Amino acid sequence: MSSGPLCGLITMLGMSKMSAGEAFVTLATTDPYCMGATVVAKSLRRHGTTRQIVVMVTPNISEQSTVSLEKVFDEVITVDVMDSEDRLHLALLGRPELGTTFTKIHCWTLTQYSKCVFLDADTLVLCNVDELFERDELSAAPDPGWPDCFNSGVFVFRPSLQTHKKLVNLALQHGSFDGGDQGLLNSFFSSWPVEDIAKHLPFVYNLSANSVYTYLPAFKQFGHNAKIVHFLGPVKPWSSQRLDTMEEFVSQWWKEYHSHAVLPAPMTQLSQDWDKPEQIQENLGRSNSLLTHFSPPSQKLPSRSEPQSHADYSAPLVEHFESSIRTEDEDPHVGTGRQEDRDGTAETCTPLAVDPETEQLEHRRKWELGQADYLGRDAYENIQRMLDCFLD
Ligand SMILES: O=c1ccn([C@@H]2O[C@H](COP(=O)(O)OP(=O)(O)O[C@H]3O[C@H](CO)[C@@H](O)[C@H](O)[C@H]3O)[C@@H](O)[C@H]2O)c(=O)[nH]1
Ligand SMILES: [Mn+2]
Repeated sequence: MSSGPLCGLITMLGMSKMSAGEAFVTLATTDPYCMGATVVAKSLRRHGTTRQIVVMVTPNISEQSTVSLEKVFDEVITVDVMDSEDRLHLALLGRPELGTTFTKIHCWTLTQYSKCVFLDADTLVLCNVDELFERDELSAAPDPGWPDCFNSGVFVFRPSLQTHKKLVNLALQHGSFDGGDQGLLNSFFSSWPVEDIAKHLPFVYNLSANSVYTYLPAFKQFGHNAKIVHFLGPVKPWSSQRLDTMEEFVSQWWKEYHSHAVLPAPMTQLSQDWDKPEQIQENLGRSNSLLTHFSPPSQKLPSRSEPQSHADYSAPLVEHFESSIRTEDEDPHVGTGRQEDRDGTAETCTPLAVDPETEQLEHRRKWELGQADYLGRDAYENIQRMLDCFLD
């Protein structure tokens, strides 16, 4: 993204009023995870981050993925694969594929930055979260499974070769109690649960699907404040199996995946659509409204934006999505599907990337099955409004 003299100059100009030494960092060691990383970058840009956006990749990823990443990231940095090869603990965790997440700890080698926020490639940013840089190492949100451990999908850290070396040594000597980076990092930053409450990020910075299952009333109460969604667990938005929770977020993920990247702040001068602060602000303001459309987890109906086969990720599958999803991408304002009423006050949300007819049929079927969307479309206020219109 920052290649070429013009981009370099623009980036430098922009940096005078930004924090040059801070970056969001993610990781992708396979092509499917590159899809996730792309969404991390695009969603950060959409919400106007002033920080650099960096991805660490391993040498095995395809040329095509590298080219795609270069379009949306400021830096694509190749690192070596680091694998815990801890089959026993990973089997206990039920996630044999997570050994390579040890590669994540290479983020401490990015010493060109003074402070960073790591985001897993399976996260989706819903609003500007630059305030995370006000926190210190190691700040993270509790893990929903064991809240005395932090979840390593979102964390604030300070790059340091010394810390990196200590982490590698700990990994070599003791491994990780869960076979992945999260166990290792929790052993290293072991005072996290008791030491400093400022290092406990609010849960809305790392909202995971299984929390919706386990504590739906809390989600109803606080979910509209969500800032970062984490598709934690073996099923990802880009994989073929269905995610039964957070259907709207999965749609949002696909929408972001297919959208055109929003240019970084200083480069918006080059863009017709994104050059006015109020337009950016308008888009920022739209993000959280999506949550009002969350549907409870009992729904099992097929979603257009997900594959129905049980085959794993494959190129043809992606092609299928690309052709099946309506491309409203040309318009940067469609990101959240919000509609405006007659006096210009935005008041309702519509799910993303779903054509109205299909959506209406699905809605009707769900309603008839007793699966009303009480938090969104079928909320009391909306029904009241419809009745009022009808009676008028
Ligand atoms: O084959 C892989 C697997 C993982 N990753 C990266 O590592 C991250 C973690 O893997 P993920 O599948 O997202 O793990 P989670 O389902 O989120 O599981 C939990 O457990 C992992 C292992 O400890 C931690 O890394 C996670 O942060 C934690 O949320 C991903 O987001 C990617 O950035 C890859 O690049 N390639
Ligand atoms: Mn994750």
